Amino acid sequence: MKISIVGATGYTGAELLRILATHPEAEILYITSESQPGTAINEIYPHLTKFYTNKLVSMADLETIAAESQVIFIGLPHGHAMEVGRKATAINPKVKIIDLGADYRFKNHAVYEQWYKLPHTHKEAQAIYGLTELNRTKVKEASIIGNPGCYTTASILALAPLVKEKLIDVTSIIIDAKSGVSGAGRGLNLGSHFTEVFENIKAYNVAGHRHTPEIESVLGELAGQELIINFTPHLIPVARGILSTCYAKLKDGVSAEAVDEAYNNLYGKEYFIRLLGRGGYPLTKNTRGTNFCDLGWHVDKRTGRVIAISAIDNLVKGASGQAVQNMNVMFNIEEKTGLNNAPLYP
Ligand SMILES: NC(=O)C1=CN([C@@H]2O[C@H](COP(=O)(O)OP(=O)(O)OC[C@H]3O[C@@H](n4cnc5c(N)ncnc54)[C@H](OP(=O)(O)O)[C@@H]3O)[C@@H](O)[C@H]2O)C=CC1
Ligand SMILES: CC(=O)N[C@@H](CCC(=O)OP(=O)(O)O)C(=O)O
Repeated sequence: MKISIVGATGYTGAELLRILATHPEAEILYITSESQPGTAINEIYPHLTKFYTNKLVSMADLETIAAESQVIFIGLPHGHAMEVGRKATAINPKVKIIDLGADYRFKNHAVYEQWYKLPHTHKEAQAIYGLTELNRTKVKEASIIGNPGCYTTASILALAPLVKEKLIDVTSIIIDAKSGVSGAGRGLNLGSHFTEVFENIKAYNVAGHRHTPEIESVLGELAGQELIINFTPHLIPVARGILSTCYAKLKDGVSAEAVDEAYNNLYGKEYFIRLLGRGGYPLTKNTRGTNFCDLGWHVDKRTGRVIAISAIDNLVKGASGQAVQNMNVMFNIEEKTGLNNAPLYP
């Protein structure tokens, strides 16, 4: 598989390279950077030494990159990927695009434009939302994948069985999620300084985080009706990991056993979803460096609420791991290929 990565110097780009280093079908053709073209990737990321000596090229070489690649992963800030996708598919209509950012995640471009405050410039793209477990059949046929956000992957996976089986009042959903600092990317900013983050926990973008409409549109589609949610993200002092705690009111008469059944029905055969069952407590550490999503759920008879908890590694199942999972599905490669490592623990 001839693979290029546009935006390879970011955390998701580096994580793609780490995962693909042991993927038996992967051949890395081109990796790009606008700030450091000509530099070898292992100078920027010494942990990749012995795996790669590839030199970074600029996106100005897109003509060559698109013509020679079978798949291009894009790890750029939102707003930049749609231009790369538009140009690359014009150069080579056969090339598959997997964008790790938000540009291809929305069917309704007006929602993207409203939340991201940018005009969408590749509206004709037939992009597929790449939450693999929920969309595998469409991913298989896709040319362009909008890979889901990290918080959204964790939150949608936790809530999907309840919404799909119509067990909850979909107007009652509240999501409280926590992310490690790598979720903010490698760029420097005050909010992710060691002294600001260490021994600290903060909520941010309350009632306005851009993952809100992504979760709403995917869950709304599963529910067969429009819905709105409360989503509150928090920054916590770890490098990797997301824990998403999701609350919803159970409909009258829904038993705890019906909730168990909903999770088992949807995910019982899914390798990357590890069901810890009713009463289970997922830990971010148990998923570290892996493509697993650990899920546990609790039924609070006193309040009539169900509380679903999910844990993922934001850089793996929340980004680059799921992107490789989607690539495997698109190219008919066994889905676990390159992704079947055990977590690093403790
Ligand atoms: N970090 C995470 O956990 C997750 C991230 N994502 C999404 O994936 C994408 C990449 O994220 P991440 O790797 O964390 O980000 P980083 O900030 O770590 O890296 C960003 C990359 O984009 C390049 N870049 C930055 N600005 C520009 C620009 N103006 N023009 C062209 N290239 C630019 C940088 O390259 P250089 O400076 O070398 O030119 C770098 O390779 C984002 O859309 C992010 O939202 C999705 C899920 C999870
Ligand atoms: C900790 C942290 O800052 N996380 C990021 C989410 C990363 C992500 O998945 O963002 P995209 O939807 O842009 O791909 C944030 O809250 O903006």
